[in-house]
Amino acid sequence: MLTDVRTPRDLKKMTSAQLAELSGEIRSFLVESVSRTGGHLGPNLGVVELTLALHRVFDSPRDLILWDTGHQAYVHKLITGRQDFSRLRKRGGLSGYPSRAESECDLIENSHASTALSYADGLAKAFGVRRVTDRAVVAVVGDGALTGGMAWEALNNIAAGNRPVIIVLNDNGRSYAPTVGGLAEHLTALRAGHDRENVPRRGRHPADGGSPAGACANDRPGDAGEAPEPAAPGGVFESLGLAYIGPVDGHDIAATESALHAARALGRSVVVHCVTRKGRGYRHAENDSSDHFHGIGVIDATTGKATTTSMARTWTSVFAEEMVHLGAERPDVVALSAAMLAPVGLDRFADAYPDRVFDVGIAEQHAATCAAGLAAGGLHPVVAIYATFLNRAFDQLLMDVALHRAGVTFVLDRAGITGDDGPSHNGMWDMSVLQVAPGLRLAAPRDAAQLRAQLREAVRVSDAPTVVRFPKGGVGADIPALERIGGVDVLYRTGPSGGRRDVLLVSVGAMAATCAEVAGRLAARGLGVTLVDPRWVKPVDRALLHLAGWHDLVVTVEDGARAGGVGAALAQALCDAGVDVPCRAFGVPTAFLPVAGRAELLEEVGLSAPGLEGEIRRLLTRRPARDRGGSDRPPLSDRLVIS
Ligand SMILES: Cc1ncc(C[n+]2csc(CCOP(=O)(O)OP(=O)(O)O)c2C)c(N)n1
Ligand SMILES: CC(=O)[C@@H](O)[C@H](O)COP(=O)(O)O
Ligand SMILES: [Mg+2]
Repeated sequence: MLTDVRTPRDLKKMTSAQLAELSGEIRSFLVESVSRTGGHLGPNLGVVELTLALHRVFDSPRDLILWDTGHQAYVHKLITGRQDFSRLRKRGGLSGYPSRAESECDLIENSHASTALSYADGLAKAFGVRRVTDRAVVAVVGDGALTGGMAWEALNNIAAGNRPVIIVLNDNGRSYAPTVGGLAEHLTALRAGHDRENVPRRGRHPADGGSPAGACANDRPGDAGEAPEPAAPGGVFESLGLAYIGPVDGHDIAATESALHAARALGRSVVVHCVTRKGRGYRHAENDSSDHFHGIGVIDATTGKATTTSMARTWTSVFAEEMVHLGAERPDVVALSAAMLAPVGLDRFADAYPDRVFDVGIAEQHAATCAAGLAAGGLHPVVAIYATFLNRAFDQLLMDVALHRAGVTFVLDRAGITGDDGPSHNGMWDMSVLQVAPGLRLAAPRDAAQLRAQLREAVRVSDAPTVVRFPKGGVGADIPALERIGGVDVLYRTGPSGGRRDVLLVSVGAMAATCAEVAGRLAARGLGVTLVDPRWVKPVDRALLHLAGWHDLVVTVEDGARAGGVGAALAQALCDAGVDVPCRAFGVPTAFLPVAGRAELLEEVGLSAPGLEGEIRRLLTRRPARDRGGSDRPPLSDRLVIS
């Protein structure tokens, strides 16, 4: 049946029996395909019936169906003409998120959560201004995404707007883990309100085997606390002025369709509260206690087990381990996560110090300013988030942390190119945007030993924000230093000692392994190379300025935006110091990168060893003739002040 579905219109003539059969086929397809490619299996298994109901009631693309975060749009793709999932999240294959290039049924490509309601408010307003009255605006938002502040900014406006927005709340009680906070409790009460007779003792969300009438998603199993008072029907949503329909069993197509038809007929903004189960229909996902297979790698579909159990250390695991040690030594160190405790490696710290870890929900802005509060309260907070998600908390970092000289440490995992999660997931902007934060210190460790060391150095700073950033995935062998000059580690040098050398190769963070290979290649061609790792890339270390004066060319290599990045800051510092040496920064271009693997993209943007070697040799052939034997030390202004 699935292959016969070419467009959503093909759904409209199906009987309920056919729809049930189609749901089963889709689930089998998702399990078989996503277990081969990896991807967001759990979230998509949870929206099979909901998606079919949406596309039977509304006419996409005429009616707009928006997916918040977008990781749960696989079923939407299957029924809008995209059924080749063989290269999901790979170059040339389907993106793991909606993509306008793939279909006119897609709109939001940004995988950052909590944005769909703002898009919907804007679209509704636009239809109002243009007097468009025959196109529905529908936004699907998860309970997790609803913990994001932007969602409430949008709700505030939608409630006051005069054009209807249909908000489909996909409430599976989880982000990765059970969704936290007052909202999760409120949604439980709303679910409980659905069935007043047997409001359950504080049990678990249906996703975790609790009763369907609704139980507290984030209770520990067996917690026999007081049953939540059922909320007034509609709860906070009706209090805001929105209509409320539900809670509805989001796995019952007929019931969901009926709720959606009612919502459409209302002619005003409404929340349709659908209760679903992440991982529904695949027992390994449903029974998975950590995240219900939120995002998986390649697994054996029969056993649900990963097919490759790589024992290699990951950057995240090194951070996780060091945090536990720090927690023992520093009782003032606390940790914050934005609904990603395990993915960022704070789960072990949470197990060891449950009272010193705070999951704030998908709320990075709140995390940053809450951390400023924690610092003002005498603690040293470590905010662990993915680098790309720091973008939305930049003002809080700048004004609530840096302006107040608060000792907050931001640990940015997935920094640099991540690749398969698409353009909005690359952690490529942090080292550029953070350059303008006065007093902020930015570390980019090159290996596990430096991650441990620099994390410790960071949490020792109590009067300024510190940032430690590292990429996704495995971390290689430690790269020892020959010596340390100032704060700069010299990793490799060849060519005449005491005299000028051809190139100072400044490696930023995890690019050290690549740069070591480049240095070796250049040396093999008889070029004089000094390879250094500045460790703390902001502020610029004065030792770099001294070293630069002894080389014909300064090259910086960073897995981050080239524009305004570390290389740009170094070039500016050299210029300010009157050190006249040609500079070249290699980094990620100012572009949204296509979906592809990290290694593929690094090569494509010129950050692979062969590419770098070729470019550096080309630059050296263009250098002006110099007095190569002179021992003239470069003038170095002693007026140099580095912010
Ligand atoms: C701003 C932001 N922070 C964190 C994430 C990482 N993330 C992706 S999906 C997800 C959980 C989303 O939960 P929910 O909205 O309930 O959707 P579900 O997966 O349950 O369908 C998170 C935290 C993100 N995409 N955007
Ligand atoms: C949708 C989202 O933001 C996350 O689930 C992301 O896909 C996780 O990426 P990692 O696989 O790098 O943890
Ligand atoms: Mg959820």
